[in-house]
Amino acid sequence: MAQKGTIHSFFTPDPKKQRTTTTNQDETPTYSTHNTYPFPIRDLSPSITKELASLPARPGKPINDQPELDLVYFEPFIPSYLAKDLFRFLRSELPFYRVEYTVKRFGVETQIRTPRYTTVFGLDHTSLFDDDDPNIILDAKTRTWINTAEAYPRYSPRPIPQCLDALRKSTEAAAGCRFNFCLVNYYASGSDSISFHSDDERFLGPEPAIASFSLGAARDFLMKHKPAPPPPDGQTGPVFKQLKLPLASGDMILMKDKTQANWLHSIPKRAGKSTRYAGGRINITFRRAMVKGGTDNYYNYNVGNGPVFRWDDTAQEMKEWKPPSKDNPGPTVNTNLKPEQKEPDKTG
Ligand SMILES: O=C(O)CCC(=O)C(=O)O
Ligand SMILES: [Fe+2]
Repeated sequence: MAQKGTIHSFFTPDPKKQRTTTTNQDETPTYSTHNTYPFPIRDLSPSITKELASLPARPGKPINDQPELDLVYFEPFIPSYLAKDLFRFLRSELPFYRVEYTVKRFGVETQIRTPRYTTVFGLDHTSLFDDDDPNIILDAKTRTWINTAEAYPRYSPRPIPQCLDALRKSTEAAAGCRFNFCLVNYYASGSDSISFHSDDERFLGPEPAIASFSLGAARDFLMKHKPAPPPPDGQTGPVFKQLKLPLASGDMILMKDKTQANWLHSIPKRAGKSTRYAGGRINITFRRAMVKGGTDNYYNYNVGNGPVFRWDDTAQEMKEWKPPSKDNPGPTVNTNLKPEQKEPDKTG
């Protein structure tokens, strides 16, 4: 999937740094490409890829001192010099979306604008991308070609690009579980947030494991138990304490076993003047969707049908990204704009 490109190396050397992730300036960057990507997505350099494979930086600590709570907290998983570079790399290189959707509340259709940028890559357990041509999708059991337009009529699945797949592999080894989806949130400031929810959709199967990374600005991660049914007469029910984990760049929380079924989590807004929470934050979650409905759900709520946004380093903010045109030729790298279904070679 990697392809040679023409722009310069992303990382520039900083002589003050003791440890640096800078690679040889002569190293030609490579790109992950796919019919569904709005633009090629740059790969991590071989040296950073190798560093990711050697993580976690510290062993995880269990947090399981409350009923049905099962967390492993890696503080950090990615050391800070590497987390800083990875944050800047992913913010620049990934396509993002600001998804809008409608929900029915008290019988009234309400328009929701997701209060953060999102993006997603992956494919559920029933299907696979063909190793030789990831634009082709195979049935996971029979390894035969499936018609993507029929199997996934609303959104064409996108393979996890190399820059996130390297972290997925390292996370799988540390967590001892498999992931087929990678969701990324970008919180542009303390005004972006995610409200209390649990990732307990049926398409994840029972007791799903979810690995959740923080890069960039610090934010509080709150957890509270779901409302418990009232205890039988005369008995006292368990008392649950709310948790507040001040997540720093490079930290990872693995949520597992009964956690999603019983606990809610959120990243509340931090819109005050405090500089503690200032600046952008990236969250990456790795998950495992078991059925096709999971693929459709993830693309619907994290990609949608709106415009693509890309980080603008001059403006220091996300800007709507437009495909290159005659008037605006765009970058020199080859873009792959039209999502189209390719039929495999019948003889092959
Ligand atoms: O940003 C975070 O740390 C949490 C994100 C999250 O809960 C989600 O995407 O489901
Ligand atoms: Fe979540």
